[in-house]
Amino acid sequence: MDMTVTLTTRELSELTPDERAAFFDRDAGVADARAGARDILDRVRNEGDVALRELAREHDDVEVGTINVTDTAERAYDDIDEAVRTSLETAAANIRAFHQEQIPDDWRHTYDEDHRELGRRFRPLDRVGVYAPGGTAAYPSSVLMGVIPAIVAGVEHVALATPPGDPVHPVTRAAAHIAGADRIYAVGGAQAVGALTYGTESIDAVQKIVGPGNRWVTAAKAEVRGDVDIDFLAGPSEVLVIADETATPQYVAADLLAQAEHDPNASVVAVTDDQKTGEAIVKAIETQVNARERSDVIIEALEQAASGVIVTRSMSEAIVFAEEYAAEHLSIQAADDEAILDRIKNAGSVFLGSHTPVAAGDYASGTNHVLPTSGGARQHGGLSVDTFLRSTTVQRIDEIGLNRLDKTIQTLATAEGLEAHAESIQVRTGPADVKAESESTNERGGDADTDDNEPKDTTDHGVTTTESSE
Ligand SMILES: NC(=O)c1ccc[n+]([C@@H]2O[C@H](COP(=O)([O-])OP(=O)(O)OC[C@H]3O[C@@H](n4cnc5c(N)ncnc54)[C@H](O)[C@@H]3O)[C@@H](O)[C@H]2O)c1
Ligand SMILES: N[C@H](CO)Cc1c[nH]c[nH+]1
Ligand SMILES: [Zn+2]
Repeated sequence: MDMTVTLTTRELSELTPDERAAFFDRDAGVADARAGARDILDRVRNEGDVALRELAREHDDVEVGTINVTDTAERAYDDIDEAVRTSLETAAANIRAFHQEQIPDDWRHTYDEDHRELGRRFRPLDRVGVYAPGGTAAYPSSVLMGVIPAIVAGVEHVALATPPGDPVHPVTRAAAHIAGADRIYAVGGAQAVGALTYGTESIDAVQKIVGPGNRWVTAAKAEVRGDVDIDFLAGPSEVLVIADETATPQYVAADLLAQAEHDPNASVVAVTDDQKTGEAIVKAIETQVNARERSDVIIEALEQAASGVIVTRSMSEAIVFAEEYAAEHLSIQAADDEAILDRIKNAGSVFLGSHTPVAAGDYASGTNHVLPTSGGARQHGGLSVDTFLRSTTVQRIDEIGLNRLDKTIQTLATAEGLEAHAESIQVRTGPADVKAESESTNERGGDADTDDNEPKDTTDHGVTTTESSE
């Protein structure tokens, strides 16, 4: 039976403050899932595998046998449909190529005529956990998006957790084999986040958990933040399309319905400066929605307070709305797309033009689809190679370089009342009456001359121009 969707365009200028807040402060039901997620995390922490099996029974309706299903991945790869295998491999190659360009080089630069050398080096984390969803749909694409950047970064142990299914979906296991995960655990939801954080008999704890999920997975990631590192909150999907009168309403509608089918808590918005385009988008949604297999989920998502077709008085107003919304996916289907992009800072991933559907990035163009939701794009980008690296600074200073910084360091250490810091310099540079001098400098409010039998700080207190070695 066809379901109806009650949708009309809404004028931005006529939204009440509460209606505006529903768009900008959206949380997709995550706050309400926090207490339930906390209970699940406690059970996993206290009871390990026993809790994982009980929770699979309660929330996935599955009797889990072996939790670690790693040794079934290669067989799944061999057995899946050939076209699916080829498509996974094409997508994996594109994702790998895009992420390989993100590997940063270690660097050293010299300063102070080569007397001070500073640098930065990048090393991968040792053990990470990737969550790939698998509740109401299978997500082998999320396996590729989470595992491949970790492998490209050089992470040695990459564990994958995904709902048990009955068994774990074979395409998901095949994707794990292609991407290079070295462990696959049949555990989903908040319990997967708990197991990767605290460890159980079957699951080793990791240093960092990444990946998307529904509101329980997202709530659990928010809860464990103090105990393990996470990427960011990548909850129920979102898209915001900026459309002008040149947009094709059927394309805009199709992009909204695609993201809406992920989750009843998904948020999908079109914002346009053209009333007629807005009305045509609403009509296209109504026409398309009942033809979609997951129309029930789509309709619930369309009815979220953070979803809708919004008409603005100008393109500037539409851009300001999009900035404040900070969507996971921002699609710009307008004549001046690059000019609009220039005015956007807050978006997880941007799709320019009518022939760049969000689904291209979801699967196969090569960019990452694990992206911040609920306004997280105001602070974060999406998953990348950087997510799996730690950076360390390195320095070497020679005797002349230290003498040049001597006065600056000792003066600042003295100003902070940290005498041992000053002494750790002076023990190397020899007594220079720096304290007495700096005190008299402070009193006079000017620079004191230094006793220059060694090259002291003659160069603006050690702040000199860079001589890059690159
Ligand atoms: N932001 C992103 O980057 C991104 C990317 C891909 C997918 N997603 C999102 O991932 C989600 C996938 O959702 P899904 O549900 O299909 O899979 P999922 O794996 O995220 O969630 C399934 C798990 O939820 C748990 N669960 C279900 N009902 C529960 C309840 N009442 N209480 C406690 N736990 C419960 C179960 O343990 C189950 O294993 C969607 O919201 C989709 O939009 C987001
Ligand atoms: N749109 C999702 C990110 O919000 C990613 C995805 C996976 N499969 C299909 N789509
Ligand atoms: Zn999608």
